[in-house]
Parts: sequence; structure tokens; C-alpha cells
Amino acid sequence: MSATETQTEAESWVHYHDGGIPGRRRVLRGTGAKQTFNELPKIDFQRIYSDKLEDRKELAKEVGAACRDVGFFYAVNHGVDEEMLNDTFDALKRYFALPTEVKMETHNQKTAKFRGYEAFLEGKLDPSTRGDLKEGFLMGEDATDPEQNRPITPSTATPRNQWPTHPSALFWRPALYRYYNAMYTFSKRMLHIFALALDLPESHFDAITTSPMTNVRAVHYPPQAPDSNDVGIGAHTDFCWFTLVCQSPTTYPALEVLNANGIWVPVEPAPNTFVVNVADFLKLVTGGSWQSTVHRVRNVGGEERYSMPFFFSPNEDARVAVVESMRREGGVYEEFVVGEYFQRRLDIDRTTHLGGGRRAREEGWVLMMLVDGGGGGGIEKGNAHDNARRYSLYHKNNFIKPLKL
Ligand SMILES: O=C(O)CCC(=O)C(=O)O
Ligand SMILES: [Fe+2]
Repeated sequence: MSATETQTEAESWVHYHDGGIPGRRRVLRGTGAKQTFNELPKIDFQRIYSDKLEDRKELAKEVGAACRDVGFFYAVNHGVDEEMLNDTFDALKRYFALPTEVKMETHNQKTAKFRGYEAFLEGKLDPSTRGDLKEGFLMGEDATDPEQNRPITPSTATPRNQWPTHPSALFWRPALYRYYNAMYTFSKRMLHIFALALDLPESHFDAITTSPMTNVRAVHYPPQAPDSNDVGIGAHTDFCWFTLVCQSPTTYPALEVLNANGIWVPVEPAPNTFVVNVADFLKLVTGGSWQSTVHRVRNVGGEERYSMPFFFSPNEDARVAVVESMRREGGVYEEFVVGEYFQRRLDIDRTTHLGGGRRAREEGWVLMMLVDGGGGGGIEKGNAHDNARRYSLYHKNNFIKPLKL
């Protein structure tokens, strides 16, 4: 049993953090157990490239069910070049093997958007741990990087990414850009499938994703002792629109997804597949009927592990709200600005080591009940601390008001 799980005679709870805010879920077994998932659905994505709308709609139906019931699925036959994906993993191995001083040239604390190198234990998604046992490198949308081929307007003229300049590290930028551009293109198609899954026209989200917020985080998880309290990445939900994860093939699964019974479901690495998950924004705009499911990484199989999540969100200045068809009568729905919400969540992450959770609350960030979505998360009535009731973090001045249930 890990440090994030506690046991008393009568009950056991699993603890996690959602937007920097602690939550817990009762572990349910036997007759008390709920209907929930015990594995991730595998969805064949060949149909994403079909010329026939019926094929894409059929795919969207499966995707919608997975988003509602699990919040996670495997995308198989995604069509993104396998050799390029393998080459990118090789580049990750090479990059993280570089001397620390080469990597620290681009330390992420030097940028407002947290871009660049993150050293071991600097991330701390679960404050009950000593920090995440991982190192990473974050890059993302940046109109000043010519690889992105975007018009530079005054508002986007400031560089966001940092790239190493040491000769031994020059391979890194082109390697990461090959991956970034391929995932970007795939994500745009994926967005059409999400729109269809919500019974919206395929192009519904196009207007708010003309220059989307996107990130690749390359991550290296060293092997951790199986009996330690460490985590590779602490239990959390993602704060983007959706995430695509490529994970390196380890024999023992390291990524784990929390089901409604408080059981960590392992996500086996499957060759040439993406693990796709709904994140907080998509949960938000679906009024909570799609799950942004809690997950974590514990790399206890004795192997080095590498992963490269691609995070996708709408344009920074996009104003979004719950889609019309998912609104409930009597609910209060306000628009919020994607970039503002995103930056605050980044700031909270950045300051976690410095008491970020408390500071966030002092600054007016509050935990609010979003909606009692069923499916993967389930509903746990009667316990105000239980995050299974689907709370989320919003700023009291700017964003969504609590929904009346
Ligand atoms: O490494 C992984 O498989 C997942 C990482 C993750 O959850 C994240 O970066 O948000
Ligand atoms: Fe994540």
C-alpha cells in the first residue's frame, strides 16, 4: 500500500489532488462496489481518416462512450508515423542522459510559461509526497519559433519556449518539433471526433482552436523502489482540453487510472498506441458528463520509463462555456477565458513547493462542485470532502459559478 492510501479497520481511502486541491475516494470492494471500468477501452482510429462521415460518426460514438464512462481510452491505428515516434523516444533517452548543467541552461523557472527543463523532485502534484520522481522538458505554442509557421502579431511576439544551445543538445529541438507537429495535426482531427461525439457539427470547435494552446512534455521516470512512498507523478487530473500520451514500452505498467471504486487500474503500454484522456476543460464544457479522470505514475518495474504527453487546449483568448445541449435547467453557466484559467493553474503548480495550495486559496481560488457526473467517477453522496462528487477549481471573480444540483 502506498503513502497515498490509508487503511483503517473499517474503511480505506485513496487520496489524490485535483487542481492542487486534495480529494479522497473511498475504496469499495465486494457488494459495495460500483459499476465502473477495470480496463481502458481500445478504439480503432483508422476511421478518423475516412472520407465517409458515417465512419467518423461511428468512431465518435465509441469515443463519446469512453469519455463518459472512463475518461481514458487507447487510440490504436492512429496513423501517426511509427518510426518518427520511435525516433522521438530515442531522442528523449539521449536528451535526459545529458549532463545536468546542459539541461539546466533551460531551467523552466526562467520562463513565465514554465517551459524548458524540470529537474527531479521539482514537480509535486501530490503535496503529501517529497515531489515527483521524474525529470521533464516542456515546450509548446510559440509564434516566434519558425517551426510553428504562425503569424507573429505583437501580442504573441514574446518567445515562450527555451531551447538548449550546447552543441551536444542541438538534436533536441528538431526531434521534439517533428513529434509536436505530428501530434498537433492529429489533435485537430481528434477535435472533430470530439465534436461529433457531442452531437455537434464536426467543425464546432474550429473557431476557438485557430491557434490553440499546446504542449509536449517529454518525461523521464527513473525506476523507483517498489516499497517506497515515491510517485513518478502524483495523482492528478490534467488541466487542458485533452491529452495524448505515448509511453515507452515497459514490462510493468507505470501509468494508473483511478476508477469509481478507488482502485488504480494499470495502463499497459501497447505498442504504437496513444493513451487519450479527457482533461478538465472538456469535462467543464460537457457540464461534467465527460470524466477528467484522476491518474498517476509509479514506475516500480525496475526499468527506465519515458513518456511524451501532448496537451491540447483552445486559443488562449477563447471564451468557453458549457455546450448548450449539456446544460441543465436552472444551472448558472458563465463563460471563462481559457488562457486565464490555464495560467492560474500553472502558477499553482509552480508554487506547490512554497505552499501553493494555501496561497491559491488566499488569492481567491475556490473548490467548487461542478456537477454530479456519473460514470467513471461515480457519485459519493453525503461527504463534503469527497472529490468523487466532482469538484473543480475556479476563480471566484472570473469564472463559472457553482451549478445548482
Ligand atoms: O507519463 C505518463 O504516462 C502520464 C503523465 C501525466 O499524467 C502528465 O504529464 O500529466
Ligand atoms: Fe496527467
